[in-house]
Amino acid sequence: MVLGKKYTQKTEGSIVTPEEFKKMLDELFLLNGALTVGDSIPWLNFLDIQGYVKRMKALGKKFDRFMEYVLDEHNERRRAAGVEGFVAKDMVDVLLQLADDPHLEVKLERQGVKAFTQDLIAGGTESSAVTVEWAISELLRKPEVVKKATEELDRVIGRDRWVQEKDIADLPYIVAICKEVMRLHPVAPMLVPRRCREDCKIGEYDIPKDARILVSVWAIGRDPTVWGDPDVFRPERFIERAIDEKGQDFELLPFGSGRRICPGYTLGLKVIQASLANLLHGFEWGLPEGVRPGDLDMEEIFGLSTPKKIALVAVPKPRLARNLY
Ligand code: HEM
Repeated sequence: MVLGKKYTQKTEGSIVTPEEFKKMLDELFLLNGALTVGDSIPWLNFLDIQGYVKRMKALGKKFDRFMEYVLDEHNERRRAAGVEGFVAKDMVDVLLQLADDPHLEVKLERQGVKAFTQDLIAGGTESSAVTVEWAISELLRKPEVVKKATEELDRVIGRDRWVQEKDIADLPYIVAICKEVMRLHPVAPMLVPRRCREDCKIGEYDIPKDARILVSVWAIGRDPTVWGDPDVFRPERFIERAIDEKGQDFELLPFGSGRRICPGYTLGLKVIQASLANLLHGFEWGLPEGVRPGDLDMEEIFGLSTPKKIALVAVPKPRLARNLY
């Protein structure tokens, strides 16, 4: 949607391979969420004791090389088609057209197009992938939840087709599983930092103007004063109580809230719900031989996002008619 085609190819001469690109995204998330000594003791900033600034600069160069290539290619297509004949095909096309508009109140220059594009790729890929990986990991430890989910899928969808986006409204248990995964494994555990605009008091705390605020939705999701049995994976809690995940109910804020809420939340939710529903509908999931559900590593890497520390290895077995694969 953003770039219009796949730029990460395994072939030689490709600007970046899928593996390299995944590594770049992992590094981006790790560095964005890293706690640096200089954040707490600003005069130590220049020393870059942990080496994060150096790593950021190196990563910035890699992303810039990629973005330059993408923008050049898009501009070339625009030039070849001519101003009249050109039809925008993807988000980069639209952004480049906007960057050429001299009447915009806030100018969007090449640098802005690159930043916007990088933001959308980073925000739109890792988030959904991490959530679905956590979902399958949790479900491998909860066969009774998988049984209920597949009963729902068999009843509503049947075994002769895949789940479509429009089916999600009829799959309340799948929706509840997604909420339960996002409660325990919010993609951005501390959301995006905010700055306090005026002195205020929250609970017993005095928050001074300009203080940097981190909202730990990770801690809220596991708070025993808010949730019964907070450490237990139990999607039924969302069937028993209607709780919204789109910024309205403050006990569940996987997409944040307010004017800086995730702008991609409708797309993100659809991707998670539809891919999880199809992964459960189309496959019976198991662990590699010799691995028991209790052995599954559930440790997180705590950064801007919280991926699994050790990637999940799971074994799928088809459940639907052969001709559907
Ligand atoms: C499961 C999917 C997703 C989750 C859980 C998620 C979560 C979040 C969260 C928690 C924030 C910070 C909000 C805040 O601090 O209040 C955020 C910001 C953002 N997200 Fe998402 N997101 C997802 C999917 C997407 C998608 C698909 C896109 C783009 C296509 C996207 C683009 C962004 C951008 C650009 C921001 C920064 C917005 C700003 O700072 O104003 N996200 N996301």
